[in-house]
Amino acid sequence: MLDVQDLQAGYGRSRVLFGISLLVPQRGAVAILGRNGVGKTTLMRAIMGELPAEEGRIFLAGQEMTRARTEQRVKSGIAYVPQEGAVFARMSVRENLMVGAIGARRGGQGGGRAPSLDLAIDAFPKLGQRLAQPAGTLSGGERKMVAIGRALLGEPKLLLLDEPTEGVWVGVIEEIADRLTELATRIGVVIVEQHVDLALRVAGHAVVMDRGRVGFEGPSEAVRDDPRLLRYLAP
Ligand SMILES: Nc1ncnc2c1ncn2[C@@H]1O[C@H](COP(=O)(O)OP(=O)(O)OP(=O)(O)O)[C@@H](O)[C@H]1O
Repeated sequence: MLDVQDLQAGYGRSRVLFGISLLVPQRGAVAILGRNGVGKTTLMRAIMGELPAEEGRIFLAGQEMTRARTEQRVKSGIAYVPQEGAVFARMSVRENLMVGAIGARRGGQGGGRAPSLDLAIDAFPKLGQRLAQPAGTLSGGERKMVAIGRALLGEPKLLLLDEPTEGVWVGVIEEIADRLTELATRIGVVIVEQHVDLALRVAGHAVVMDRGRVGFEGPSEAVRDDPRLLRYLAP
């Protein structure tokens, strides 16, 4: 689904990614691990086209996207839920989800028809009971559900999630993890996570980043048992 080849990117003259290669299948999740500041968010932003690729190439479903604008990447089926998982605090949950619906219609995944909010509510039934509630009054976990649910309205083929469980109460983390595991049976998922155990449980494959490079990677079970994991995650 996604094929990132030797990607280099950064901010102005400061290079952050020094040649990242990453393969994400049509179905299945890949975890991106690594300590703070190694470039995980930068990688997500470069895949989305929010930052230009200085070197390397990005393919989505066989189509080259290296120089494509962000909207074009979204149209091709990528959705991105950034770390902040931003919701519009004064707008209701329904209105927040509708923003995704409008974006999806523009993006064209649904062939011009308005997508149903059910796509979000089926994934997170709790949202169905909160549709009229201002998003600013939701818990951290519910906000993440809104942000992920909104992305699902575009019927993405590939979902990029930056720390989907950050600031989420432990009881809700399991619920989000279960949804992501289920989603990954249908689409490609990239999950940046600080909760290593959870990420390795949701994802079949893991990439451990180290200062803008791939430190090591492999099937999640192998990565979990590899002594290098601790070294690459230690502060
Ligand atoms: N907008 C920006 N302008 C300049 N430098 C930036 C910018 N955003 C991030 N950086 C720098 O790029 C490097 C990688 O940051 P990035 O956020 O990608 O790391 P990360 O692995 O996602 O970290 P975290 O786990 O803390 O979110 C850091 O040194 C950071 O200071």
